[in-house]
Amino acid sequence: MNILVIGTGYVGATTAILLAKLGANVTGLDLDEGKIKQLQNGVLTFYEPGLEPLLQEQMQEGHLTFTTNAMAVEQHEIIFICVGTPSRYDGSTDLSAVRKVAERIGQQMSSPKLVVIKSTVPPGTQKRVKRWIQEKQIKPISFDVVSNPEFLREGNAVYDAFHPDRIIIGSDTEAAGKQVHALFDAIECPVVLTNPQTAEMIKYASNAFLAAKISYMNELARLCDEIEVSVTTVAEGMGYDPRIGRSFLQAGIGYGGSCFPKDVRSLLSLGAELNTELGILKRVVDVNHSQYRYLMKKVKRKLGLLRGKRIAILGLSFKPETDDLREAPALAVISELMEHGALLKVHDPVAKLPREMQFPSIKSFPTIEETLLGAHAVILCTEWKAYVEGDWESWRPLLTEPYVFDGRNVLNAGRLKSLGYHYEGIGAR
Ligand SMILES: NC(=O)C1=CN([C@@H]2O[C@H](COP(=O)(O)OP(=O)(O)OC[C@H]3O[C@@H](n4cnc5c(N)ncnc54)[C@H](O)[C@@H]3O)[C@@H](O)[C@H]2O)C=CC1
Ligand SMILES: O=C(O)[C@H]1O[C@H](OP(=O)(O)OP(=O)(O)OC[C@H]2O[C@@H](n3ccc(=O)[nH]c3=O)[C@H](O)[C@@H]2O)[C@H](O)[C@@H](O)[C@@H]1O
Repeated sequence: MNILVIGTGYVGATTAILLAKLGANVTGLDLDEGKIKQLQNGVLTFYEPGLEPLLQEQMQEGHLTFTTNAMAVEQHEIIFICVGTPSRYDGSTDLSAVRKVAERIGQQMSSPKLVVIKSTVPPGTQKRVKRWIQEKQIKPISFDVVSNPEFLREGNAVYDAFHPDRIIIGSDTEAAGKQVHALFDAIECPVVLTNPQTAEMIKYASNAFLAAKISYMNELARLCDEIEVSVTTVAEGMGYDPRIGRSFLQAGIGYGGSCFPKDVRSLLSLGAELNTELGILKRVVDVNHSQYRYLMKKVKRKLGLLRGKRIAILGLSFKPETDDLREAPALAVISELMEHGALLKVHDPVAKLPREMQFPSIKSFPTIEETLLGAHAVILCTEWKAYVEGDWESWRPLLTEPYVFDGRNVLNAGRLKSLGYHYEGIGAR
């Protein structure tokens, strides 16, 4: 089975490696030459624990190659679309990369194809992809377009790829649905076979629900602060109820990343387009936008004027175990602190400060100790293990002032207080 995976970012690279491991001959195609060169050398273009050895293994075994040659469409029966689907300025989804790929498939098609959309695309997109392919065909050749949304989490991509909670397949025809199902035969998990529009909706509904869970807890965390209750204990107590579940109840400075923010915006945009009020989701976004500001208020209340204050930022990435900075709350915190004239010292185990944030008033340090040295306050933005399990006792004398603001509610408040820190979380105590 020859499979072409178009787009070799987080999802494309992981999908290509998974399909190769499951026994297919896979080619990864991307228009980014630098990315492809790196992949051809067996090196991932992003940080993802455990993925690179699998990449190298599959390349060595001859199951996986990479190319920038768009003519590759011709030589593959199955084509996965894994290109980006970012937000447009109005929150709707920019499908231009998907469209380009679809049109290219149409132009190059000389034999029947099965096209699988893995990118997250708004309900109704499968129909449009079919049309875009058809419009560019030189002569009519039969093809199918199946929706097969991806649910992996960055930082857990290997586990999630091989042990998904479910596989969703949205197809117009039973045969094409079965063909996609067969590709994942070796994976044991529930499979939902449905129509494409439903499959597309399942993806958005899932991400938006998880985002809603987080915003719900974040809003409650503010109330918990007022009534001097620990939102972490509240979440623990709630989580024992299987109807609620334990996951995604962690309050903090809000969700970020390349998906929750854009996918919630996309769903809201679809609702607006169809005159359907999605009031809960609007509030989910509002809470998320104001959540880092809520932490900033605490910082200002304690430190007073921020001008000239040295503030240590622990963590840049939108969550641990990734170097992804897309919509990372840490960047919003940094921007606000800079506006107030603070001097920033930042650390992240893997993520690098983006070029547009490289100013003289903000410095990156290779070690946590150097970052903390002389700081008037510490703000933890990402719960990397190195911070959660850090040696806060030996770090205490490094600080000029002992203020710790825990944007992820992951530090042991009692212990920090006993070490002489002033600790504030978000509804945590
Ligand atoms: N990052 C994640 O954890 C998840 C992402 N998704 C969805 O998967 C899709 C891809 O996301 P990521 O992998 O994060 O994006 P990404 O930005 O890391 O990768 C997209 C890749 O597509 C390439 N590309 C763009 N246009 C192309 C074209 N015409 N031909 C060939 N290559 C092209 C880009 O150069 C880039 O390498 C998005 O729709 C996203 O919402 C779904 C689940 C998880
Ligand atoms: O569509 C996508 O791209 C993916 O989006 C999320 O995965 P990801 O963005 O990698 O990361 P999550 O672990 O879901 O975390 C997202 C954000 O929520 C925050 N979060 C998460 C959980 C929680 O309890 N509280 C909380 O603030 C995290 O810090 C992070 O900023 C989903 O979990 C995946 O299932 C989905 O495939």
